[in-house]
Amino acid sequence: MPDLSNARVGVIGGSGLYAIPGLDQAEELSLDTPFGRPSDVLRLGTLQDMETVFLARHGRHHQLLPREVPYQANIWAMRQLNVRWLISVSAVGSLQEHLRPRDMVVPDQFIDRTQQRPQSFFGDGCVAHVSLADPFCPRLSELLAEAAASAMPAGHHLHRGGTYLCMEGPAFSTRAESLLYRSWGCSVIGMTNHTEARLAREAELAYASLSMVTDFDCWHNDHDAVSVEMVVGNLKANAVATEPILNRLMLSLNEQRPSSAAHTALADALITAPEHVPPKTRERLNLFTRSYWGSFPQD
Ligand SMILES: CSC[C@H]1O[C@H](OP(=O)(O)O)[C@H](O)[C@@H]1O
Ligand SMILES: Nc1ncnc2[nH]cnc12
Repeated sequence: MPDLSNARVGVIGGSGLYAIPGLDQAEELSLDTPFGRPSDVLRLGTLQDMETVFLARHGRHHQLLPREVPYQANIWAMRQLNVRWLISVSAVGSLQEHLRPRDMVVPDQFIDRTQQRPQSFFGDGCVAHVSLADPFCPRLSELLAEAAASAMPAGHHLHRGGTYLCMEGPAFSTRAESLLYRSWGCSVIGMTNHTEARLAREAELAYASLSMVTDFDCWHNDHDAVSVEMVVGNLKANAVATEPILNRLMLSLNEQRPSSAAHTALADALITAPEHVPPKTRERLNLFTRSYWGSFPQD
């Protein structure tokens, strides 16, 4: 198990969350990575004494489509900054009657319908197959749900568990698709979290999502089909609720620093023997593989 005593928490803010006002003494870091530049600068500061790194997923002015988000660079940068717990704050549509706009969901499963995303950090002569059976870290999700339940303002409701359908976008779903996803038992729909969670697992980061419901997508007879206006209106209310929840979460994370199966996800996932990995690939993956294979090039 890695040493978590100095590990940081990462927060990736999605639609509507472009900064955390209370991030004390935030320092801005402009990083380059072997996988390109992250979505924006990374803001490094403390929340409740917990070292926290914030990144706006779509850029602070929301300039990146879901498929244009540099997911690999974002996750690599987080890991480089010793982030080992990663929280996504995201806007989602509801696929179930009981999940209402302004409710919050901490999902525990995914169905992936994306087509144009990076699948992996691996390839180019290095093969790894991580487990995604439980794509969200159960312990981190539990702490996030506890924080949300105790710190969310009145008028919001929390739902633990549920399946996040990750679609390609950027257009919202057709009604037939929305009804299909409902028939599959999905809870919420968004365009980002699966890609991020899959890469976070390969980077050995524990991942959890605070999914904030902004609309009923387009399946509900009594509600208009989702529009950006609807999403943004509900997001503003939801974004205000985020900071007290994150503050509460940081208190428990700082106290518990929970280990996660995700922190050793590569232990039994790497197939290619290091001596058969091309040097360029080995160097690019060094951040993730060095605890198993030693540093490359050697220090
Ligand atoms: C602005 S509505 C669609 C957009 O919002 C969600 O983004 P994020 O997950 O980053 O909060 C959804 O996934 C879409 O990208
Ligand atoms: N209905 C919806 N579909 C996909 N992504 C969303 N983000 C917020 N609402 C959404």
